[in-house]
Amino acid sequence: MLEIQHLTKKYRKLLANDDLSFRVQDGEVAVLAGPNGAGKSTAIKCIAGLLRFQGSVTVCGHPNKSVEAKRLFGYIPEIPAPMESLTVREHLEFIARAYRVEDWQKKADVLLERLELEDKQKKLGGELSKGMQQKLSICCALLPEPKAVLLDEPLVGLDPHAIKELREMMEELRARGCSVLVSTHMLDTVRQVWDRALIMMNGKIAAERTRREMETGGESLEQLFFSITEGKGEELGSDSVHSA
Ligand SMILES: Nc1ncnc2c1ncn2[C@@H]1O[C@H](COP(=O)(O)OP(=O)(O)OP(=O)(O)O)[C@@H](O)[C@H]1O
Repeated sequence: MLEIQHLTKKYRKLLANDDLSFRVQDGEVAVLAGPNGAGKSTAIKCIAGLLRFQGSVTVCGHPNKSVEAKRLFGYIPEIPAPMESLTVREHLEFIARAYRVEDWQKKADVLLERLELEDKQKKLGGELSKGMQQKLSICCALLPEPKAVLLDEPLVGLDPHAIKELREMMEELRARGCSVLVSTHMLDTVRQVWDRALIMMNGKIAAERTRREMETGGESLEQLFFSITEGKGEELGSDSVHSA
C-alpha cells in the first residue's frame, strides 16, 4: 500500500503540493489527473523520494526514503533518462544486480518482447528514440516485480502497441496486489484500468472518487475532470498554483 499523509512541497514561495493525503491500496490503480501545473509530477517525485517535502509517505509501511521502501517500488519518470553508455540489456542487468532479481534473464526477455525492444538490446541508451527510452524505463521499473509502481505521464510518446501493453501490464500489476499510481492527461486511455481517481488542482486534491462511487453517481472521469478544472467543482482556489 502507498500511504501519503499531509504531503506539502514548496519551491521557494510556490506551494506546489498543499497538504495532500490519500492512499493507494494493494491491488488498486489510482489515476492522478489535473491540468498543467496542478502539481502531479511534483507529488510523484516526492512520493518517489526524489524531492524533500513535509509530511509522510510510506510504501508497504516503510518510509519512502528507506532502503526497504526503495526495494518495493518502481518509478517511471516523466522524462526517461537512460545511461548513455550502457546498452538496453546492460540496463536490465544493472537493475537485476542492484535488486537481486532471481531468474532475471527470462523476465527481461519477456518485458523486452512485450515492448518490442528485443531487437534493440545492443543499442546504447544514448542511441534510443524518446519512445524507446520510455519503453526501457518501463522495463527497468517492472523487472524487480515491485509492490508499488509510480508512473508519471507514462503514455506520452508511446506507440499504440506499447500503450496497449502498458495498460495490460497495469491490469496485471493490480491482479498481483500491486499499488499503482499513474499521473496522466490521457483519461481515455486509462478508462478501463483505474479504480480510484484523484483530481488535482492548485496543488491540492480537489476531488477523490472510487470507480464504484462514480458508477453509482453515473459520472464519467472526464465529466468529473471538467467539472473541477472548469470551475464548477469542489473547494477550488482561483490561481493555478497559489503562493504561500
Ligand atoms: N523545479 C522547480 N522549481 C520551481 N517550480 C517548479 C519546479 N518544478 C515544478 N515547479 C512548479 O510547480 C508547479 C507544479 O508543477 P508540476 O510539474 O508538479 O505540475 P504537473 O501537474 O505535473 O504539470 P504538467 O501536467 O504540465 O506536467 C508549477 O507551477 C511549476 O511551475
